[in-house]
Amino acid sequence: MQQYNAIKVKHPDALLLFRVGDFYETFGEDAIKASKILGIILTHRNNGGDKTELAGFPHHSLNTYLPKLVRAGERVAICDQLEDPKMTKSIVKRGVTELVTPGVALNDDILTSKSNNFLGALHFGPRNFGIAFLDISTGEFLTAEGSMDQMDKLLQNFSPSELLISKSHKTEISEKLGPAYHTFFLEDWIFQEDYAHESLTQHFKTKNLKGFGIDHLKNGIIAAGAIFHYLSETQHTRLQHITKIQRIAEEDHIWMDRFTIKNLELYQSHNANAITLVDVIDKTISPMGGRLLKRWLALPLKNLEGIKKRHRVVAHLKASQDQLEKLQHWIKPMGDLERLISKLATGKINPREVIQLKNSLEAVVPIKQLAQESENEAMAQMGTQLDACEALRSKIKEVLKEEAPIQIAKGDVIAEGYSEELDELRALAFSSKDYLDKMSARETENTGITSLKIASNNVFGYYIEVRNTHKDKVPESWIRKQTLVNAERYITEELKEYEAKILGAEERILHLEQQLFEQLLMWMQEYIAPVQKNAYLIAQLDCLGSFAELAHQNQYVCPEMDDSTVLEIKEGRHPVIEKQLPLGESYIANDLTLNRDDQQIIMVTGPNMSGKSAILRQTALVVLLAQMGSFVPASSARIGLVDKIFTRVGASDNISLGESTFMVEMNETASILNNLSERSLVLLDEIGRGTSTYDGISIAWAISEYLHEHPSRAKTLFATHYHELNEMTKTFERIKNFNVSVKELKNKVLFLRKLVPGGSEHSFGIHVAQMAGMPQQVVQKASKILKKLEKSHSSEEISDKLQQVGQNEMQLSFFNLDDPLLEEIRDEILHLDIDTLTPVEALMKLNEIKRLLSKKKKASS
Ligand SMILES: Nc1ncnc2c1ncn2[C@@H]1O[C@H](COP(=O)(O)OP(=O)(O)OP(=O)(O)O)[C@@H](O)[C@H]1O
Repeated sequence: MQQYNAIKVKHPDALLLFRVGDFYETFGEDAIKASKILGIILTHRNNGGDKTELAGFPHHSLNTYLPKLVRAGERVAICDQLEDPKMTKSIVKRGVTELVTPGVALNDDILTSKSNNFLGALHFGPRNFGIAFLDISTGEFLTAEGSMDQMDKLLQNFSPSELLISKSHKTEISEKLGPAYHTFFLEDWIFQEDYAHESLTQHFKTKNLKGFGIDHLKNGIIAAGAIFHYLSETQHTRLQHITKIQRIAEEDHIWMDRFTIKNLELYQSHNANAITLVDVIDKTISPMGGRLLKRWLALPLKNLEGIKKRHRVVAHLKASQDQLEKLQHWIKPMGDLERLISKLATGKINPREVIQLKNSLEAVVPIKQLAQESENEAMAQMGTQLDACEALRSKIKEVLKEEAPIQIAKGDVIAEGYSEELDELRALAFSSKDYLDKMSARETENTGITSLKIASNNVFGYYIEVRNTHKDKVPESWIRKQTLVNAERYITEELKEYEAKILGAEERILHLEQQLFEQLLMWMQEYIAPVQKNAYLIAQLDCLGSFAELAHQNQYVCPEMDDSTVLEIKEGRHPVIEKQLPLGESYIANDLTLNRDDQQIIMVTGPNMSGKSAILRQTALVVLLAQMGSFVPASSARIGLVDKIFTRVGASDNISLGESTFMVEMNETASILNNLSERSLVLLDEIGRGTSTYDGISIAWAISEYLHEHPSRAKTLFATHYHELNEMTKTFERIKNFNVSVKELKNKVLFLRKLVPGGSEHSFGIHVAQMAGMPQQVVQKASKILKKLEKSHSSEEISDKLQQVGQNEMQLSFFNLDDPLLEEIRDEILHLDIDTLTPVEALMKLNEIKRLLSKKKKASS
């Protein structure tokens, strides 16, 4: 326990797995946690009078239990026995050999093949923030700098499994980010430029970081440095596969903030079982392709040529199905090239995986040929860049046996003919059967013992076994070793000598195989960079093939891209909803046009459940798919490059952050209005519904007016239940009304789901309540109240008022102006001539207004 305590003190934040003989044990608090997470039994033991909790599992089950602990967010320190217990008389030396944390994992059981596992670090700079992400299992290392909003968005995109932050920002970060990430706090001194710069240049063996284009990102470098520090703290020092650090060039990609990523349900949905966009569009067949597709979705392009280049490859592959099939045929069995090569770098690769790496590289040969011969220029270029790593493959073939086992200790790893010494030793070991057969025949003849058997076991080594019936025939020179019920076992001088020779050979074989395997791994290190490049090229081909497959299966078309600001979608569909409709129902496609000239803002009205949100989202998804390089679910689409997509959904629940839902809604909308650009696409879904009707209408109206008047003239879709907003089109020329049509039958509403010009009259909310099984009593009462309300407050009245305000542009709380006193005050102020007013006169005026107000107050009380 003394030894345990001394080690535990060094790793207070980690759950310590302490190797004791054949078990990994946990003690105290760790044991309580481990037993809960792993469902293993918690016991106690008396430790010098103190009761200590204890829970453990057999060492060979580490691969089963470790992932469970890490997935539960634990950092796990593995403490092993560092010497053979047989060789020491005192207590066995022990030490932590690896610290596995959620963000630093290489174990296949912890990782998900089609997702990256990023470790993130966030640095709070004096003016802005720096961020870095590393996936140690693939070697990808990225950094960026910017505002908290940008950091927030990147965190949402890369969703790191663990986030490093300096201790002094502990409270700040939980306020800013909420409980969404596993955070780990490092000492403040680690976040320093000099230290970071030195760690990075030392690792990359460069003088500075200019070559990576990140030299000017001081805060980003500090964050990256913190990641390197953490790696050494967690005993991860073999990092040759981290060959570069890349800047996340945000200006090259569509800007989507985290609300948009969430609202569009790109990779996550608020409902864990719901299908997301990535579930529908991901047809990749390799792990690295799957990971790249997610990256492309997070960072859609803004560069016209880049987008068109991807579209051209997709069109080519879609048109030549046989090429696509061949490509898929070769990529499929490839395995995870990127993670295999990382395992080589970190020293975790096993013989079977080296063979797998070789086989994967063999598949590069036909892919290279196919791509090179392609008529598509981009594909041909990728083909030229692919490196079939001829020398590497033939070396592996020469050194390893094709059926090499996973564990080197099992032997039979190195191929015959590679090492003369090994071949000789093997000959000796394998000839043993022959030799023993001969010896057995000879002894039978000499002694006349017919049931004589020569064999070996782990405890007694080689022996001759004689059944009791022949016991009296045993020569005197034989030495008895073991007595069984029906037989005796003996050893002879000759057998003893033979045993020494054989055992020596077997030990030597094992040692030699290990040595040769390690030499091979050393030799292979040079190929890390070329294999990584191959992995990236294959991932790209896989993604583009996936787009072609998607387009083929779902009738997607190639969008026409240009640098106009027009958006014209014909018969557009929602890629996810169309896949989820009940059998027999088909998705109703819709046309939609937005531009900056005459149709900048569309007010989409329509009853509940009619499909307003679907239209909004499908528009964003079509743009997003197009700009990530995919074809789109429509019959045709013309898309002028979009640089920002904003979506806001009214009164979305955000209770977990402890903010009022309406406050969140307003916050989110404010950030849109402050970041508009000419190429922005804005989708507002029932903004304003989180407050009283009058407040809501007023806010929705003011927001729409702002968008209309803003010089950016950002294209906007506004779904709303406030029919009053339909009046806006009279005053604002670029606002147009559309509604999602329904057909009213006797007692039923039929959803036609067609977007047609014009406003709509009713919401049919009560109808939806009825569909939902609300008691008849409630439905009838609601209908009565609705009729009354409609009589007393016609929506025209409200919109008339709104328009007046639009012209007057004086105050916001115009509804209170029904009060004659307030009207009087307003007129007084309007008639003031401030240019000629003296300060004393102004004060007197103010006093007069005050007097009027207090008179009113008295009267009302
Ligand atoms: N074009 C369409 N074709 C077929 N089904 C559709 C279509 N659009 C929407 N739907 C179906 O109707 C459901 C409701 O659509 P949606 O959420 O867009 O309605 P909404 O008008 O925004 O409703 P609410 O006003 O109540 O929020 C969707 O979940 C989908 O199943």
